[in-house]
Amino acid sequence: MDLTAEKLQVKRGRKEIIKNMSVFVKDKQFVGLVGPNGCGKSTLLKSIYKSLVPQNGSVFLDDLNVLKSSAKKVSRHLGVVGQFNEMNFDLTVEQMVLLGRTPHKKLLESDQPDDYKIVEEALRKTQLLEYKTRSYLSLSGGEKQRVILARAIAQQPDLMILDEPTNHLDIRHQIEILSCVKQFGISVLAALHDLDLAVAYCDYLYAVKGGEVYAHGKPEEVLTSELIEELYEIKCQTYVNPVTNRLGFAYEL
Ligand SMILES: Nc1ncnc2c1ncn2[C@@H]1O[C@H](COP(=O)(O)OP(=O)(O)OP(=O)(O)O)[C@@H](O)[C@H]1O
Repeated sequence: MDLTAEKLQVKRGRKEIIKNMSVFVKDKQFVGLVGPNGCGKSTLLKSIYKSLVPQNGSVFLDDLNVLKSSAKKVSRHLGVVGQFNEMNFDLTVEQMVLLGRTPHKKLLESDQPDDYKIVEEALRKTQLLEYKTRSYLSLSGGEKQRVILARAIAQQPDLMILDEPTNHLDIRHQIEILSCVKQFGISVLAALHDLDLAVAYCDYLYAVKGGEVYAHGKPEEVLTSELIEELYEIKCQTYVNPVTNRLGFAYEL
C-alpha cells in the first residue's frame, strides 16, 4: 500500500510545528524519519494516523482519503506503534492484543475463533506467548512495547507507523522488533533515533529539522558526515563498518 502525505502543516497556537511537509512511502518500502528531539517527527506521524488534525495538507493510503475517512476504516489498513503505551485500566496481554481485531468487526460482534488464532500468531511472532495471561500493567516498558507491536500485527495492516519503536528495548529486542516488522513485507513509516538501525532497516530516509524535510534519499545518500553535523549540531565521522559492511558513525560534541 502506498502512503502519500502531501503539504502537511500543523500549528500549535502561533507556532508552526510542521511546515508544508510531504512524505511518501511506496508499497512495501521501509521508510525512516530521523532528526533531533523536537524537530516534529511525532507530530508529523500523528497527523498521518489521525491523532491530530493538520491545518493543511492531505494524506492518502492508495486512494483512501485518510483525513476524510472514519478512524475505523483507516485502522483496517493502518497500524500504529506509538512512543507511550500507558493505560489506566488493566487487561491481560491477550485481551490487549485482541483489541487489534476491533477494526475488522461489526458493532458488538464477539471475538471469533479466527481472531484468537490471529492473536496467538501475533503473540508468537513477538515472543509473548508465555505472557498471554499476564496483566498488561505489570509488564516492563520493553514488554509493553512488544504487546503494542503484537496488537498492531493482529490488526493485519497494510501499512505500519512506528514512532520510536525501539524506545525501552534492549539491543536484542530492538533488532527483533525491526526484523519482525521488516519480514512482514508491508509498507512502514518509522521515526528512529538510532542511525545504525536506520541504515540497517530503511530503504529510504527523510531527515527532518525544524518541522521541514531537510534531506531525503537512500540512507547512504542522506547520512553523510556533513548532514549529520548540521542536523544534530555535533561532530560526526562516517565510516564503513568492517563487520557489517554498512555505514557506521562516530560522534563527538
Ligand atoms: N500540543 C503542543 N503544544 C505546543 N507545542 C507542541 C505541542 N505538541 C508538540 N509541540 C512541540 O512541537 C515540537 C515537535 O514535537 P514532536 O514531538 O513532534 O518532536 P519529535 O521530533 O517527535 O521529538 P522527539 O525526538 O523528542 O520525540 C516540539 O518543540 C514540541 O514541544
